[in-house]
Amino acid sequence: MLKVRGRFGPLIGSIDEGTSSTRFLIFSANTAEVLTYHQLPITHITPKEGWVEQDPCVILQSVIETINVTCDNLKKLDIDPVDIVAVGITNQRETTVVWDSKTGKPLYNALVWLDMRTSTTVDKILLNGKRNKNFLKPLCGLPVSTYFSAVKLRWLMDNVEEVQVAIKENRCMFGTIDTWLIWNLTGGINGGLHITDVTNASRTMLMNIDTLQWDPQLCKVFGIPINILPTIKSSSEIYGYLSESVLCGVPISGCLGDQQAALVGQMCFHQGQAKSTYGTGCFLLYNTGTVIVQSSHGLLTTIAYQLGPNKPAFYALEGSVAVAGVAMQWLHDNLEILEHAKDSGEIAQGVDKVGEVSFVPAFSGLYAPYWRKDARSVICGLTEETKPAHLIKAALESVAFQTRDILEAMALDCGYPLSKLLVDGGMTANNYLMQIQADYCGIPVVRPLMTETTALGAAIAAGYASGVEVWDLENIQSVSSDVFTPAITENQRDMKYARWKMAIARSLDWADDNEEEVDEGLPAISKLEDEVEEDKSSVLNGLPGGLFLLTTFGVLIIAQMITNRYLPK
Ligand SMILES: Nc1ncnc2c1ncn2[C@@H]1O[C@H](COP(=O)(O)OP(=O)(O)O)[C@@H](O)[C@H]1O
Ligand SMILES: O=P(O)(O)OC[C@H](O)CO
Repeated sequence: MLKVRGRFGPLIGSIDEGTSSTRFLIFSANTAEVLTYHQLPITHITPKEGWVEQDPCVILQSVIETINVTCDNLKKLDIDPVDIVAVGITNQRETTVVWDSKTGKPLYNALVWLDMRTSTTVDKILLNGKRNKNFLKPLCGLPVSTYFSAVKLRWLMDNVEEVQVAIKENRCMFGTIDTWLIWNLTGGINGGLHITDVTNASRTMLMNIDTLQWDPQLCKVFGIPINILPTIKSSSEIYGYLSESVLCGVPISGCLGDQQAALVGQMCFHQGQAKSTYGTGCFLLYNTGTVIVQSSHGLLTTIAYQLGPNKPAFYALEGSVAVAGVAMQWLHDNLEILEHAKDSGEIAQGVDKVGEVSFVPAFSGLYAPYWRKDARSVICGLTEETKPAHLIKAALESVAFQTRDILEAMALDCGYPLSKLLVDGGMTANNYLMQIQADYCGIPVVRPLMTETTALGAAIAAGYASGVEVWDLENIQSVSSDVFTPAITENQRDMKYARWKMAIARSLDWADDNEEEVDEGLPAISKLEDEVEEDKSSVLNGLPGGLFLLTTFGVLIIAQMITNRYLPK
């Protein structure tokens, strides 16, 4: 075990690369408090409607800069950065990067998880509706959607000549943001590690959630060469050592997708515990222990964490909401009716009842539990009394209602409702949102005083692998919290939720997929349709259509039985 250093004990650094910003935070292992941090915003590049990109080099530079500035801040506090014994990484998931292993240069901008350009790729994989969108769920836990990395990678292979050539010449590397960062921070073209962790890998659609390995069957469906994929590691082990920034030589020993990191940071180590993180999007994860539970109500099955190479993987059911904080950004950037996101609560609180609207922010279609890429945003109930403040209020309400949608699905899958909701993330600073969340869901909302739980989760994983004794998981204590309790009647709650459901119904069937732009660029490397046709002879898909569906339903029913059998009532 590491001996206690300095007055704060060993320190752990945590890189938190979110969709909206990059942060580097320093935690004291003794107290789990944040000693200092630095944050830089990350720009979204939107070349076309529905396209969302980021520059991987900007992301990397922001990480290095936040590390360097944070270490300078530490020195100003009279703390020696030499006390940093380990670094953890947590990141926006699914966002897809391809780069050249010889030059280290990205072959294209990162395709951000919110990006919708792969709509036609999804249609091709689903044979224009002939396949059920859940046909790969038994293998990877995910529906076929624009959200996940495999379709984004497929689009890059079909449309970017540099990617095609690099694959042919065996110098193309694929990774999610964790992989891109670790490869660069551990040496890049001079021997950087090409790795990912199980939680990030479980968001690609290419990893088998049972074996925790890349699945040849899944790779075949998407036509993805397995040799461009990183090696899958656990979420907590010494992967390698930093060769960049002022922290050269410090081990990187923790890595988790940001939503899974928040689950760890909220200390949800037991089956039946759940948390919801409100950042750019909003993600509710429910720990199902070491049991794989397949949802029958639109939730994902994902890896929650694996805290060591020889430790068991824990699983989670996840409800993913694409638009949460990004709606605030839209009100600010596009409509120019909200100066600062932090003002939204106060504005909503003071709004007149007359002129109220419902707003479904389906900018990227709707994710869980609907999975409708044809949905688009709607504002319902506009009158001449409606003012900008009504829309700001409705945007906050949409986050609370989308979370209720997830809780409803979760209760159906698990057989019982959650008794409280643990929350974290940038948006939870908004007391108004937290109160309406409690009101609209009818359960207490519990917000830790230290809301940097995502970064804390990565720090816990890193400290655990580096032998920081005080972060032995058995000893870890939950942090103190604020609690928001429901303050409206059940009748009021149900009436409001019924309105929301009416608005949801109006948002569906809007984008006509046939009218969507066909992918531009170069012809496909290989014809996906042929591969999928050929694929029908495989173990998973070699059944006649009806039998295939029956098999899928059979698996779901068995999963439901397992759920009922193993999850606590
Ligand atoms: N007080 C607030 N009220 C409403 N939204 C907020 C507030 N503070 C931050 N946000 C929103 O939360 C998001 C940032 O949260 P954060 O957890 O840092 O996101 P990410 O991890 O996705 O980068 C932004 O979209 C911002 O608009
Ligand atoms: O940037 P966040 O915190 O909204 O997280 C993004 C998710 O990881 C996308 O799956």
